[in-house]
Amino acid sequence: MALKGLSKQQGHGPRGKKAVLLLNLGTPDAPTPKAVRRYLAEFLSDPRVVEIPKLLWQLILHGIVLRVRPAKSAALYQQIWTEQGSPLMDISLRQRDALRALLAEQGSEVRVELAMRYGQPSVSSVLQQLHSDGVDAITVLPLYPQYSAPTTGSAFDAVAKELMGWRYLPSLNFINSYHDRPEFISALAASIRRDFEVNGKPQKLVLSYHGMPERNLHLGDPYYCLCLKTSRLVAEELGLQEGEYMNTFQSRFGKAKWLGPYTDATMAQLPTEGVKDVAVVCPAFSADCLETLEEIAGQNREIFEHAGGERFRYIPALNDDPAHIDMMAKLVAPYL
Ligand SMILES: C=CC1=C(C)c2cc3[nH]c(cc4nc(cc5[nH]c(cc1n2)c(C)c5CCC(=O)O)C(CCC(=O)O)=C4C)c(C)c3C=C
Ligand SMILES: [Fe+2]
Ligand SMILES: [Fe+2]
Repeated sequence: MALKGLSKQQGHGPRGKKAVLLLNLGTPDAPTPKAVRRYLAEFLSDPRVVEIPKLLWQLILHGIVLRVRPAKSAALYQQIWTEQGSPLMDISLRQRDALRALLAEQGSEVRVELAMRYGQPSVSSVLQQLHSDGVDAITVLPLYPQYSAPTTGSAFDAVAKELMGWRYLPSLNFINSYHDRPEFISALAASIRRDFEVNGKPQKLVLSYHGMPERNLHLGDPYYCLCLKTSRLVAEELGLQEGEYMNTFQSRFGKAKWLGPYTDATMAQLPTEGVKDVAVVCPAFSADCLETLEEIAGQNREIFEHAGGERFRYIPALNDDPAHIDMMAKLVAPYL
């Protein structure tokens, strides 16, 4: 059997160049039902993302989900779309450019590329390009601070799936989590502190993480525990006492029980308990996206205010904050 995806160059063996591959989730090409459908079809067909028997899920996915959700999601994407396109893509490209510039400034000759797990630029196209350019040592940095199987695990699958057919394999490093790395915690704490300096300390800081079915936790996924650890370390660095902050989980999908407490239910509840001034930060997102800009800064703000909340502010993701880019450089430094 012929090996898959072999270009002529793949026979040439080592040529000593190194690369860093930043990986994120991906986003639709356009805020239209058609483009969102294409994106969701790829995303939601990933067995790491939806863990129910394949045949049953394919029936539900194609019979219901992909008929209804693309139009609804496209309307939400339209609310956050800018002249630069999807915020997740725009910010990811800026992160790549900033890391390139920083590593070059530090005297490193390493290549820095961006790939997306779903959609473009695909993991396989970027890996093939690196190979044909003579790169034979790759450090993969999935931009998910807390390891989870649906995100980090799936990013690894995409890399492994492409490399499976290669005759000559590059050296590989894979950074699986950075939820408790001091550089990550201090970048996050500094961005929260900046908000507190401008807007005052809120009654409560809500750390809202992307959710996951609770079942995954019981099956051994460490994500929930890693999220709580990030929060504890950030709270320690900010000197917050218990009661001054809390963890919630957002972006539920489907009818199963997900990790809780749910962010939206919490936003409806807090004002009834006398908490009328909150700041929300989303430490599972390395870049702002639909789930932060529309769901948190949009929907959850409305829920909070509707329930009697008076001050709501969303603290942006670390995006291309220099401390964030510096953290990335430190994470990959041992491998360059
Ligand atoms: C269906 C199950 C899902 C799991 C499990 C899940 C986990 C998970 N996701 C992120 C980060 C992001 N998710 C984003 C969007 C998004 N997520 C799901 C579903 C699951 N995510 C869907 C269906 C969507 C698409 C949007 C929609 O139709 O509602 C995004 C934003 C993408 C964008 O284009 O802006 C990010 C980022 C994490 C960290 C995570 C961890 C458990
Ligand atoms: Fe998600
Ligand atoms: Fe959402």
